[in-house]
Amino acid sequence: MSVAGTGKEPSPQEPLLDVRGLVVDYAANGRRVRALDEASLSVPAGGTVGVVGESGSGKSTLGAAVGRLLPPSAERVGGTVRVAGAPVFELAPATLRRMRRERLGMVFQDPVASLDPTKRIGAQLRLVLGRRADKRVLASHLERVRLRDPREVARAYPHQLSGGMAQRVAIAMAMAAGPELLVADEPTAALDAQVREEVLDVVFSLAADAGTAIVWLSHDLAAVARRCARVAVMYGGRVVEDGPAGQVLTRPAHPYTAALARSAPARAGHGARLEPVPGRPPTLTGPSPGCAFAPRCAFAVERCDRERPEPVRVDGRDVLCHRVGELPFTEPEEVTA
Ligand SMILES: Nc1ncnc2c1ncn2[C@@H]1O[C@H](COP(=O)(O)OP(=O)(O)OP(=O)(O)O)[C@@H](O)[C@H]1O
Repeated sequence: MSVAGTGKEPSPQEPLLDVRGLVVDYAANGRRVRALDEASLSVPAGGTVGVVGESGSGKSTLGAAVGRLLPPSAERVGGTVRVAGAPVFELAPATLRRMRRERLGMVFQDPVASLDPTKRIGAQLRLVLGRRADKRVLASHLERVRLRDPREVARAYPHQLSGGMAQRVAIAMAMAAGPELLVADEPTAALDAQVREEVLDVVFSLAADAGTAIVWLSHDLAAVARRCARVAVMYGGRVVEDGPAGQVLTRPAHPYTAALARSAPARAGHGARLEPVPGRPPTLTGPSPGCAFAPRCAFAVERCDRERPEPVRVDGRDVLCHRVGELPFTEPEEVTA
């Protein structure tokens, strides 16, 4: 969609993934939590988009909504999700299953949880590839994720694999059917640094070879910006800045992105919680009346508390900030290391 003031026409080509104004609530213990508060994201075929934000910003909810895999306590209150033009929340069950099987791959932080503990890896892979996949075909899929001894891995049960191996298996399964879109929800968060880089190499090179688009959900802005062409920054259930990765990282336009860039995890130390700015992210119970970041924002003015910002296009990005363009952010240091 063209954004006010830019005069740019929408691309005639339909995006592969188009999330618009998505609103999702969870109902827990008689309380409502608004996890997505009109989140929008669009991903072209073959594109790589990193979605970053603090814990609770809505990344996992957005990722799950792409496959209509929200838990029963979640309710889509509004908005749409389209994959290759198909409205995911309107599809009949059989069409939805086919869409997931043929177009979508998903990987999660805990690979063992996504594998069946009672079945050997080869048998699980065969469920994706079809019963006719012989040992050689199974091994070739496991080789593609750079697993050594693929035949032995095919004979193993999930609990016999290390975390890094299990994650490679989960990736092999997610990529086996040649999906058009891979949604990866922090799949490397539990891995040590070296294994993490190896797994990232595997995913991004497999996806590039297959023309698979990636939506990579992560806390780590700098790591995501190194791998993805575009970065979408989430806060309070909305995408607050969305643009080319290098620009978003080095010349953030939203005050929250600037804070996130300054607090690269490399500085926080392993396992540390990121605390980009004083205060905590909001837990919304309904629509945010203004900008959800305003209470923590050093640049907030009165308007920010009462008026919801709409996307403004600046410098190649879409930014949700009333003061965009006025704010002089210096280049964050050390984040590209
Ligand atoms: N099953 C659930 N029941 C109730 N509230 C939930 C549930 N899952 C998520 N939420 C709430 O929805 C909001 C968004 O959570 P979500 O997990 O999507 O964010 P996230 O950015 O992925 O966080 P994390 O990085 O910690 O996974 C948070 O306020 C969270 O507490």
